[in-house]
Amino acid sequence: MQPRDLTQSADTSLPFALDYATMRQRFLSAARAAGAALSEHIHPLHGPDGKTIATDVALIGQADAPKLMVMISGTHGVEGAYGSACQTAWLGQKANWALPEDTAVLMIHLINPWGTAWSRRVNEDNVDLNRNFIDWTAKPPENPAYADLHPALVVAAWDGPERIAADEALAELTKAKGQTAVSLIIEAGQYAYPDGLFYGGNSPVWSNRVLTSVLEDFGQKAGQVIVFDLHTGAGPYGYPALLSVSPVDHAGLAWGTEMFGPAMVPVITGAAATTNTGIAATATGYVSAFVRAAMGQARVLPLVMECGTLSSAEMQQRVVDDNWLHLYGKPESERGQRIKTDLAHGFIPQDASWQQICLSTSLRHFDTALTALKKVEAKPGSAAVRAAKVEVTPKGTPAVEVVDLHKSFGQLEVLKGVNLTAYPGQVVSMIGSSGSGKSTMLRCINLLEQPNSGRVVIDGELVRMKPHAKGGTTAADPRQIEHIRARVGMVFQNFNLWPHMTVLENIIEAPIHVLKEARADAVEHAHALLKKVGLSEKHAHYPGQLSGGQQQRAAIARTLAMRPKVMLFDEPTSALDPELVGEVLRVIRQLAEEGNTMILVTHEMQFAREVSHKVLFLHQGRVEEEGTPADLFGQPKSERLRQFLARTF
Ligand SMILES: Nc1ncnc2c1ncn2[C@@H]1O[C@H](COP(=O)(O)OP(=O)(O)OP(=O)(O)O)[C@@H](O)[C@H]1O
Repeated sequence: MQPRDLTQSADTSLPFALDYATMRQRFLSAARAAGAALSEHIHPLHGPDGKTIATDVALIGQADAPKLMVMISGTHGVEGAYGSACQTAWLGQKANWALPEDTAVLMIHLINPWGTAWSRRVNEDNVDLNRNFIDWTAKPPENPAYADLHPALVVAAWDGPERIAADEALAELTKAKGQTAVSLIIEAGQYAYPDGLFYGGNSPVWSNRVLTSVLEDFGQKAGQVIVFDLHTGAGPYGYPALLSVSPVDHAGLAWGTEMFGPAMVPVITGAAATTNTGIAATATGYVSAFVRAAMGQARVLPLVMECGTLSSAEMQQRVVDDNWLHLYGKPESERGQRIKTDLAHGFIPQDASWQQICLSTSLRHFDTALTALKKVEAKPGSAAVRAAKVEVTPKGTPAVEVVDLHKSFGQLEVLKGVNLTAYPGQVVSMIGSSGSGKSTMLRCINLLEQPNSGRVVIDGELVRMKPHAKGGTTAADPRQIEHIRARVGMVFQNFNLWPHMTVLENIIEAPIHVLKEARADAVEHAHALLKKVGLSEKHAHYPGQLSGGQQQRAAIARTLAMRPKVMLFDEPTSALDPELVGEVLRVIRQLAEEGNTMILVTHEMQFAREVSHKVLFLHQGRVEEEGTPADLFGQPKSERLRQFLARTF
């Protein structure tokens, strides 16, 4: 298929409408005909015609269905015509209206309605929504290479000497680095130039907040989720690609491969990652990463449909011109109109065969996904327990059970009868002032400290204790301690890596010597874990050659190498410089999403609130208050907890 003249005016006989009002009207009537439950999120600003704009949400099926397929359109505003047409066409197929009781489809129509209505790739704040879903509790990522490009990309003059100089500077940089490298730098996103390209913003934008609230409303009950984010403008013309974008390997990816085979291309993003798919593997803040985090209770397969149009250099030019128009030009002028049309037709070619192939390929992928989703057997326990995250009472054998634990150091009674239960897949956080006994509690679970009395049960196995000659207790059977320690992984504040061993050697040491794994297997597993924590390239480094954040991620990989039943984290970020905290929290969040059982001692309150199923507030060696994050942080009962939260938040 050859690109047609994309600058001709919109053709109304084509399947994709280009104006916001038509897209919305078609979508709403298809959704009503399909019997969908509709809700709308009105945007605070108007469209160019002065009319209301909104993100519409349509649900077919039950809101609490254990299986959910989600389709999101218009992340990059101007591309919304494609996703909207796909959603409308899917709703128009009567065969889709009757879903099995355990399956639902959620359509999020034009998540960036301002960008769609005003034909801009960005939102009302010049923010690229697909760079805005970063962890805003951490410092935004830096993209220093963008600083060199910015003055050549954002120029007040359309022509004349200033523009010529900027164009020459850009040509020089492109010659020196190559077009691909320049595109990658730009598309990686940046958080420092609000008037620049691929700007990720400085906080969650309106569309981010809407998507968050929609997934809070509809995405918390499902255990099996497939999400399509529908894009155009990257990759080869007329070859709609199916990608799964993620910063880490995860269970959803294997599920996607099972479903689509080689038709689905996984893209693992990271600082130095590359891909030949046309999308930026170095970017952060993708919707795909967010949907997994937002529905951490579920196995989530995030999918991106990417319908290529023009070359990346041509698309870049059209985006640069549109940015100029927005900042310095007159949209109603002839030049302004041409820039707008070029941008719109760059993202939505006015070419019937391009539109048809994008639509039919997408509908086919929706069918494949829905068929696979319907087939999934909800395994008793897995989805149910994990989907429960907070509200359902977990069942089965607890991974950890601590009953009436007492511990003294000399005269100092540090734990005064503490209880804790963590079920498989649960994240339990312990918060409290310094000295309240949190670390001691963890150390007793891992048997690094011998409790004076009480019971510790790991995965149903009672740790046998006997009275110590000097008082207190000691382990009755040292072999049992070794066996239990192998099942309870601990991540320490100060990483505790062996300084004389490389990262890889640190990771394989215990699996080889304690678990008796074959070296080749241990090495293979170690590489997979290093990939998971984003340290593939550091395997041969010594700890002293790594930053604190990297050392802690290596320490997490080392703990995971033992395939622990439960992981204990003892203030894993408190020895880190603030800018390194985020990278470690992201890894821990990922582990939480993957259903690892974890007990976490942390001073990162916002993080504890987000990832935990249960939170314990310790005060002077007792559990003063215990409950869901919503209860503990939202409605603290005890005055001490209220004061503690007031001091720490
Ligand atoms: N090995 C030890 N010998 C003597 N006292 C100890 C020992 N370990 C801990 N303590 C004391 O026990 C009390 C509780 O310490 P712990 O480290 O469990 O508290 P924490 O809640 O984790 O505090 P932080 O948040 O500061 O780490 C403190 O008063 C501490 O000094």
